Amino acid sequence: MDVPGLHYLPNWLSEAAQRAVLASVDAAPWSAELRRRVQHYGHRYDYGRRSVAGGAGDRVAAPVPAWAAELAERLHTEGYTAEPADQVIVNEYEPGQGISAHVDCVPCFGPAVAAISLGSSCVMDFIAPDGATRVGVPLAPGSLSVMTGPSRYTWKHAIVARKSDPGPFGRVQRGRRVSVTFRTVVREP
Ligand SMILES: O=C(O)CCC(=O)C(=O)O
Ligand SMILES: [Fe+2]
Repeated sequence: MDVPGLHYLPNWLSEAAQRAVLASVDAAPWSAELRRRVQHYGHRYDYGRRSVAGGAGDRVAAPVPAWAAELAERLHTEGYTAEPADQVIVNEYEPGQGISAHVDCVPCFGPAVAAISLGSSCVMDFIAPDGATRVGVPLAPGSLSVMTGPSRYTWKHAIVARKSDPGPFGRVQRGRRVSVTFRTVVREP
C-alpha cells in the first residue's frame, strides 16, 4: 500500500555526495539532548514545547551550513519545496535506536518535510489516522523522502527502536544511520 503524499526517490544523492555530506556532519558538534544525537541548524526546534525557538532567552541554532544550504536549494529547484528550507535537523541512529510515532509540528513547519538517508538503511513505519494501518517503508542510503499532504499532516511516522528490520529475504541488520531533514519555518502572522 502507498502512503498518500509520500514521495520516495532512491539514489537521490550519489555515493560520493553521500560520503561528502556524512563527512561534513561528522565534523560538526552534536547535541545530546535526546536519546539519539542531533544537530539543529537555522532554527532550534524545542522538543519539549513543540515549538521553534526564537523567543527571549532561547538558545539560537547555528546558521544553516553551506553543504545543507546547497541541498535545500536543490530540493527547491527540483520542486520538492515551495521555498528553500530554512531549518535543518540532522539525526543519528545507532542500531537499537529509533524515533517514536509523531506528526512533525503542524503550526511550526510548512507543508513539505524532506529527509535524506545516509549510512545504513532502515524501515520507517507510517501509521494511518485510523491507527490500524501501518506501512513499512524501507529508506535506503542516498534516498530522499518527502512527506506532503496526508503523509505530512495526518499520518504518523516512526522508526521502531530495534537492531534489524524485516526485509524480502529475512532480517536486515541495521548499522549507523544519519538522516538530514529539511523544513520551512512558518512565521506567525
Ligand atoms: O530520521 C528520519 O528520517 C526522520 C526523523 C524525523 O521523523 C524527524 O526528525 O521528525
Ligand atoms: Fe518526523
